[in-house]
Amino acid sequence: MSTRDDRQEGREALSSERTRTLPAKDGGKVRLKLWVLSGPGAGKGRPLPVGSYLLGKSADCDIVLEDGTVSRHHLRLEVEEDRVVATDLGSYNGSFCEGLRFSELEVRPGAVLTLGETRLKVMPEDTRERALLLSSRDRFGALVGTSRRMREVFTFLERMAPVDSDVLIQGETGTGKELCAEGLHHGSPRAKKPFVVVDLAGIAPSLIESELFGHVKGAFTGAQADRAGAFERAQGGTVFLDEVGELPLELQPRLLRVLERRQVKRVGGNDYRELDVRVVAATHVDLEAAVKAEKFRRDLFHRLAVLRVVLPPLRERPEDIPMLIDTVLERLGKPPSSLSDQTRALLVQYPWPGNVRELRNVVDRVVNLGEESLPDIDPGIPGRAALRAGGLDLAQPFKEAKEQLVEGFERDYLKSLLKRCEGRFNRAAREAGIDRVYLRKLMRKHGLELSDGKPGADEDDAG
Ligand SMILES: Nc1ncnc2c1ncn2[C@@H]1O[C@H](COP(=O)(O)OP(=O)(O)OP(=O)(O)O)[C@@H](O)[C@H]1O
Repeated sequence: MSTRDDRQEGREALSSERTRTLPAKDGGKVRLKLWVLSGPGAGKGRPLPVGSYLLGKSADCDIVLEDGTVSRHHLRLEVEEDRVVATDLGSYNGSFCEGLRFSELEVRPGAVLTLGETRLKVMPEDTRERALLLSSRDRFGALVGTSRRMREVFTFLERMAPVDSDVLIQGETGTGKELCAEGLHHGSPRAKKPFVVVDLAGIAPSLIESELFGHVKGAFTGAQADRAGAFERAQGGTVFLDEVGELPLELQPRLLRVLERRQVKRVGGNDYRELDVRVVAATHVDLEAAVKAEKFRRDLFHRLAVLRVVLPPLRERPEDIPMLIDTVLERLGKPPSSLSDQTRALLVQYPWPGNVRELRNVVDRVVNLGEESLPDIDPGIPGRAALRAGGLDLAQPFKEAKEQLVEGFERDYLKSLLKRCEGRFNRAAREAGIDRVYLRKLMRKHGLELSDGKPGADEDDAG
């Protein structure tokens, strides 16, 4: 997109892809900006002061859209103090707003206009939208979300994917960090090469080194053959280091070396092998705090966090819940009607400490076991189980009745969880979407132990 009058100013604004905060004009009128959301020139923006603008492919337009599907003189935008009017100039492919073709239209701020393959958005400059172009999409890879918070994240991710820099993804457990890493890989030129996941919380600390860097035969007891580590296996592709905060301090310099020199030496080996990998790391802990507490090296943190994205917890974006429920149902092969409106309403109100993973598990459970199995998910909002109260002594005081119900649910849930995860503690915590400390506490409360008698034994997950 280029302009006739202010081409120079426009070039500066467009190349930086940033906008300055401009003071509101006299009289408090809102300044507008035009953004290109998709099509050639996507991501570019330019100020839209009061005036008349001719948009089209022709070089004599005020705003030139270099899009073969746009007519030479496609649309006129009349920007007045208090309104914007768009008029289609008899274009070949037509002008559309929110899916409807128009010949003349008053454009409300935030509306998306589609001209050929180009989608344009008129927005006030002095909202947060000016600082960050919100993605018009409600998904990135397998991540979905309609909330403003997630669309901001999608904007970052869309820009990060094709860039080869390493990325750090932060977010509570179950917020979709792994899906995010997968999306970055699939959106990158490395998409056809391997995507190798290393879950550092799920591997016994003594095995992490060999898992990451590989080993040579005889390097340690049990090393019966040479083995490539995750970095070598991902050659040409992406390595996803999940829970990178769990990397033991003594191994951190080795990871730093890999990141800086793109070379790896197998445990017990002598030669360095050249690597061509992108590293995406994730953590649910506050790594800055870990740096302050000297549990995580500052230099490694800065090296990992070349690009950083934070996934917001689900409780801060409840508007995403309906779409997430539908996505989970679709992935389970169930129709949207599998959940009643009443159940959906309950699910939208719950704060979801285990985030999307917990939501997925509850939907899965309700769909397979019936709505009666809906746990009492909020003290203020009795679930179906509480309403049904099967087997409960309803003559008890409310508090006791509720405790009895919750305890029964916890016990059943833990038993089924541990069975499903074959007693693997870390996996169980991840599947349940709860913190390991909390899981350990719950297991103790219910006298449940892993097969080796030690709730929390990490070795079980090493394989
Ligand atoms: N925005 C989303 N859209 C669709 N599914 C999602 C989204 N976020 C998470 N999920 C689903 O929730 C589950 C957990 O996601 P994921 O494993 O990516 O989370 P995580 O942040 O990596 O968790 P952890 O920190 O425990 O490893 C998965 O089943 C995933 O498909």
